[in-house]
Amino acid sequence: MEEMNMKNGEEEQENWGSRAWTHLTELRVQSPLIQCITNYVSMDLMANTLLAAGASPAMVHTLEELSDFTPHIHALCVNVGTLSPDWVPSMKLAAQLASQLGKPWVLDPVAAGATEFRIRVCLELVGLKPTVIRGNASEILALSKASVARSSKGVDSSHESTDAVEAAVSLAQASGSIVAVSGAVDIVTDGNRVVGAHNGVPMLQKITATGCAVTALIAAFVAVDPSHAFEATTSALSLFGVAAELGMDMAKGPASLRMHLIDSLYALDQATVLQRVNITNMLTSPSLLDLLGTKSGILKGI
Ligand SMILES: Nc1ncnc2c1ncn2[C@@H]1O[C@H](COP(=O)(O)OP(=O)(O)O)[C@@H](O)[C@H]1O
Ligand SMILES: Cc1ncsc1CCOP(=O)(O)O
Ligand SMILES: [Mg+2]
Repeated sequence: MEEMNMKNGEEEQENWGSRAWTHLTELRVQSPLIQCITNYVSMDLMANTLLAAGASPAMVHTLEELSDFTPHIHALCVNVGTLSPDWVPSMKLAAQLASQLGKPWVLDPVAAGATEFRIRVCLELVGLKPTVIRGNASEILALSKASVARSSKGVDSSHESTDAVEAAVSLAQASGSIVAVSGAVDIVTDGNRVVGAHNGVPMLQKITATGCAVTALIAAFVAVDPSHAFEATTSALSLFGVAAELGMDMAKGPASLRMHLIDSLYALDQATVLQRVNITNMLTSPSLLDLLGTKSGILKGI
């Protein structure tokens, strides 16, 4: 029995690895156009991450340009990191246009629980049905409770991703979005399935905007496989982590990791991807899913 479980585990790893490689290959071939409405801190790293992976980034956020520009994109990334009221109409219109045009869009609810204004705007954006929501554990907990957090550390998390599994499942069930919680283990759920991507290095937390960058990468992966957003999200998180692991072998600290991360993402090859992707099922028990399901009324208002 134990042997059979091990064999199933190995096969599962192989499947995730080859799926991630297929996603990356498609991304390099298709080079999808990714519109990013994002914070000032993240613009450079986000654009360079997308370019290194093979996508084509465009930081276009002015309301006046959206009706011309958004119809041509392959996916949209909305990030509230340096939020101000004058950006909100653009975020909402771009999300609405993307949805109407059948294009995936991804929300990064940066520091969602830090202020009343942020949580309100984030919940309104969740109401516009993002394909994927990716946040750190504190952000996903705040969104799922729909309230500001007493122990907010701003853009950084004060929780482990594993503390937010139930919140993520709840949020996914209430919103209809795929929900990803980043951390030492990146958790991805569609409200029924829960998987964990175990790649990455702790020093990613010492580089600003790595969370923002991986959210944009998710948008690019979902752009090339929109009918499998759960799998594409998991591939993106895992491969960003693999690139960080490779980069860490050459880095002396956060600044050189940033550089080697981008180089490693650009150079990823099939053998490395198949060998390094580490994704496992987090929840396989139907009764546990049922239990989580009964608590999913928290976000009914969305
Ligand atoms: N302890 C850790 N070990 C490995 N990778 C991590 C760790 N913490 C965060 N990461 C990775 O860093 C990236 C950014 O995640 P995170 O720091 O949670 O987001 P944010 O910057 O939005 O708070 C993700 O790719 C995540 O997998
Ligand atoms: C420091 C900072 N302040 C506002 S947005 C931002 C960047 C946050 O990036 P990340 O969420 O990826 O750490
Ligand atoms: Mg973040």
